[in-house]
Amino acid sequence: MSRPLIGITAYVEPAGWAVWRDVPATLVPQAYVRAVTAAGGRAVVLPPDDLDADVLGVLDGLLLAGGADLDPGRYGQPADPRTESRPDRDAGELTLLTAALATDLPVLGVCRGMQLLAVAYGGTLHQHLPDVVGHDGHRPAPGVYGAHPVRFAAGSRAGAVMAGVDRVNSYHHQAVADPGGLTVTGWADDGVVEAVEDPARRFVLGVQWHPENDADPRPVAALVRAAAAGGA
Ligand SMILES: NCCCC(=O)O
Repeated sequence: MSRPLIGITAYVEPAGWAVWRDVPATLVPQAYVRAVTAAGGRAVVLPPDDLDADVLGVLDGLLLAGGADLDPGRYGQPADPRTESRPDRDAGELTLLTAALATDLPVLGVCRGMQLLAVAYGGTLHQHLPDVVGHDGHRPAPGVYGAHPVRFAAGSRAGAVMAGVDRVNSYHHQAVADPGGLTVTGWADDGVVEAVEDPARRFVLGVQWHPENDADPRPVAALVRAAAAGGA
């Protein structure tokens, strides 16, 4: 196969370049693109306002990128005032993900992407994690990453992908509460869900940390391998 095409979900944000300021732009952090490219894939940016099942026909894999909170209405809860949702992404991404699961396309969810996976599988989220764990170590301050120990279930996909790794970065204030139909296969030392997967599918993996920011972004490389091999 030639380089597998990996669709990366994007968001619209005001951007600045040259003399221009606050111009709405479709944005994917370059770290995702770099991680896909370094693993031998070809990155395809997926604008949030133009997502439907048709685009999946040209893709070999789907990377659900991080970002803002999901609308809690998506998992049947009223919004906590500290929830920072951006519903403009939710509808299209859920449509795309549902179609990807129906065709067994390899999927990796990162941070928000993992939370989206859990909600798509019927799960729920903790809307403000410090209320649950009693500390803010998973997002110490705006723009400041934390890090913490992690462990993975023996025999799991996450465990195989992350073999030998016992610490991950962290930047989130929400987390998976109920994984729905997914299996939890990774935990932080305080019990926060760090990885979920669907063992019944070719490759469905969600990670709460940001592998795209690591020197060795193994989950992204695993997605590209699965996409290249038709899911192996
Ligand atoms: N909820 C969106 C992903 C990041 C966070 O939990 O803060």
